[in-house]
Amino acid sequence: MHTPTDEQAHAADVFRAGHHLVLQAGAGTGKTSTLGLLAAGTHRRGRYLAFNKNIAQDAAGRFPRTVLCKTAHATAFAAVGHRYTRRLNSPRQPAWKTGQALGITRPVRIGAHEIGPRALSHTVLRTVTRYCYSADRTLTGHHVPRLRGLDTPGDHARLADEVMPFATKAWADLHNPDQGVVRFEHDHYLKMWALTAPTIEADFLFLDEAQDTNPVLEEVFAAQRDHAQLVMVGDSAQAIYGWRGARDVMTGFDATALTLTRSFRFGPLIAEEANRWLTLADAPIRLTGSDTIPTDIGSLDRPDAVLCRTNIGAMAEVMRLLAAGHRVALTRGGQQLAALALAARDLKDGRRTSHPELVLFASWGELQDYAAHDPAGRDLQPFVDLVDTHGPDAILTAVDQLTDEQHADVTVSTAHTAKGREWPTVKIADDFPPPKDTDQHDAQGRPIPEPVSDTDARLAYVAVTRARHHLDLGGLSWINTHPPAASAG
Ligand SMILES: Nc1ncnc2c1ncn2[C@@H]1O[C@H](COP(=O)(O)OP(=O)(O)OP(=O)(O)O)[C@@H](O)[C@H]1O
Repeated sequence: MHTPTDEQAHAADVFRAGHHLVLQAGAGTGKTSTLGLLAAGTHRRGRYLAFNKNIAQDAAGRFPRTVLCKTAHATAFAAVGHRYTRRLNSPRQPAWKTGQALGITRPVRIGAHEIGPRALSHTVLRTVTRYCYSADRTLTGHHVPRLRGLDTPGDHARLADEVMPFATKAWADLHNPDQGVVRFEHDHYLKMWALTAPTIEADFLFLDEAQDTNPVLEEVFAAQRDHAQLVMVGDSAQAIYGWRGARDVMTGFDATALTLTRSFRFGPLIAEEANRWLTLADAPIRLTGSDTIPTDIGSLDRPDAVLCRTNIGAMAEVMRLLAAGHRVALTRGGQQLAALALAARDLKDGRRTSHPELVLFASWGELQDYAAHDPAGRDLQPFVDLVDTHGPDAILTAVDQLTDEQHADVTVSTAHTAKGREWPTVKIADDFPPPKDTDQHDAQGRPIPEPVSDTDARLAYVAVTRARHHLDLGGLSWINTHPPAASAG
């Protein structure tokens, strides 16, 4: 173990004193090392709830034996999920088949739209999933997701009326351990476990990546506070799943708040870049870099990774890099995009698509119109542009040409998927737009832009802190001339 920083040593002291803790740990500040330090200072029994299985395994090798390292799902599996083993590995089947088995056989008409059995079936399954992520005790209409094209409250309420009987039936179906028609998934037993108000037997609990904890797990964790010392560790400024809007789990948690701000990932120049976004995100921490790590900011011709805001931006970047003759990897592969491209092909050929996002559109023209003119569809514009520029087939071909990360010259990733990752050199892609101009002007007559939103600032913070040695600000360079940043600097 390295000599702990003052902040790390302080965290260990406060932990020893028995307080519940919320530890705001910036990118690269040694979260796991610090939790290890906390655990090493006591003989009490602990539990580490990890974000995923790999992190749990890695942590198990780094913590003393007194700490049991598991994911929340593994904990729920041991308590409840194991009863459903027979159903867990059942084959995948299209949602419409599941819908049919639940009794969804006829289309329904809502406003100007006809919702077919496929769309209805998807919506029923997504309703159950959204309930499973929530801390709610009962499944109700507000778990029904919004459907693109059904954007008025009245239409949505009508949809909820149609969906709820089937969603209730689906949730009941999932409770049969032997057989059923709905595919049983891991989030289903996690919810069932949470509904039993479980006690996690331990003297202290560590919750990692706490900022992105969904409400169902948050509730279980917080409910242990009377018998266990609770430690949340994470980085509010990296909260990018938005389970509960702007306030993340950590900010609202009742505990002694401590920080880890010395980053061992990069030098001071990247820490400065990170701090610009932390300021804009109104985050509770600012980072200090390590002087011993050489770091540079400036343009890069051959970055190890290119980070994009959206999946569509990532695909545009992949196509540009492939055309330039590079071997390209896309984190999480290209399946999602291939599915969208197939949907685009169907629509262009005059067929409806079963893609859950686009089921309500009868033609490509209708989708183009929605993306161009409907405020709810604006986020689809880059996808429409991508298809209109390259055609669905070129996108499908590009997906086929992707290689894995080990064999690639460059890895393209969304900033979301890059969470927890780091590369020596990173370039930010062009799809991080600056805030729009307001109709006000400064003394020189230049338009004053809107402030940077919290969400955009957090995502930019995640993106710039993936670099260890060299960062090319690329599509985020507008920050250099954005007025509040200029005056803060
Ligand atoms: N006090 C310290 N002095 C020097 N290096 C440290 C110290 N604490 C942690 N580190 C180093 O920082 C790096 C990151 O630490 P660690 O693996 O604990 O972080 P993590 O859990 O991956 O999360 P994150 O990097 O996001 O903080 C490691 O290389 C670790 O050795």
